Amino acid sequence: MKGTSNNHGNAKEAPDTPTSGGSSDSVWRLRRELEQARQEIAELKRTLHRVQQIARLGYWRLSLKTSELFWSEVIYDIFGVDPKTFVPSLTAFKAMVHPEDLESVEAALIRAQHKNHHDIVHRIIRPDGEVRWVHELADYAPEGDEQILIGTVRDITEQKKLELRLRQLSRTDELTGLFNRRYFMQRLVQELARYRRYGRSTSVVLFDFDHFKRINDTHGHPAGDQVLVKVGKLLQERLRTNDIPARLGGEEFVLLLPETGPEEAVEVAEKVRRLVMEQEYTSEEKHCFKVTITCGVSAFQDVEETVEAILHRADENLYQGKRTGRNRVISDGWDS
Ligand SMILES: Nc1nc2c(ncn2[C@@H]2O[C@H](COP(=O)(O)OP(=O)(O)OP(=O)(O)O)[C@@H](O)[C@H]2O)c(=O)[nH]1
Repeated sequence: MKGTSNNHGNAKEAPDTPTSGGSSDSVWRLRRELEQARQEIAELKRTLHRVQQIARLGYWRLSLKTSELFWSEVIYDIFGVDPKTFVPSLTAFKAMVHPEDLESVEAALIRAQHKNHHDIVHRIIRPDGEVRWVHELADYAPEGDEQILIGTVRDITEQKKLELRLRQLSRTDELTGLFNRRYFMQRLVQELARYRRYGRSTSVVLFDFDHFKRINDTHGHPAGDQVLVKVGKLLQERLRTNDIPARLGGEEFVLLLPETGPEEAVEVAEKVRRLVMEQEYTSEEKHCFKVTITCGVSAFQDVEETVEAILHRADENLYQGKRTGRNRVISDGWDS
């Protein structure tokens, strides 16, 4: 037989060099296949890693029995930790979950054992202090007596920021930055439901500028706009944080005051009326001028209350304030 010499054990021979002969051939073929398989795996790993980087998506494997946690490279990147020094574990992961989201993350992990599925959006705080949003999706996969969760984590921070921005825009009045009519109406409905259930006092202060047409005519429309902007700022700065100031449209504003009875609401309206009156406004020609407002106050009265009725009463009171001289606060029985 030609070429029967067997080079097995020859250290100088390249691993891919074919040798002749039955068993040598198959060994060589096996080696070649093994090498090809290694290359394919390496290629797949590179592709998987690249795809995960592009999608900002990592994968993980958690043993619920031992709390052992495996992270793919991208997760270290998302969490802002160094794979050389950071050791992933359930405890280390939980320490990075935003404290406000920890309870729901823990509940979701417990639920996953019953539902076989884990799906949660939450925030993490990276060691550099940056808050990021992640979406975790996992399946519960029992392996013998091991309880395993295999899942993915996707960085959705940019999407979440956009979502929050859109939500903010959809509820904000463009000129003043206050809440808009739509958001105010939504909150009024919610507060009414809360009032019906828990009987918590809630009031509404509706106000409108006095002779605003004259302000526009005298000082120009931009100066009128500046008044609205300045008053919007005053409301944002000087009201309590859970009060809800909104611009209903034009020069009509409203305050939704949770946990506030009618007498206290009149005090709030008085405070706003004084603040607006004491403020100086400047036209484009640098002329200083003052403005006043008239307020109509109403409060939730009974379980039969409706949003239309409370707004109607506030509007009636405001109208009465205009009729009786402006620059005043009128409420259902507590006038000033
Ligand atoms: N600059 C400015 N003016 C506005 C805006 N929205 C409404 N106005 C003006 O506000 C004025 C409101 O006029 P009226 O409804 O007659 O009320 P008023 O002049 O304030 O008089 P009273 O409410 O009776 O005291 C109109 O001239 C509107 O053009 C706005 O966004 N910017």
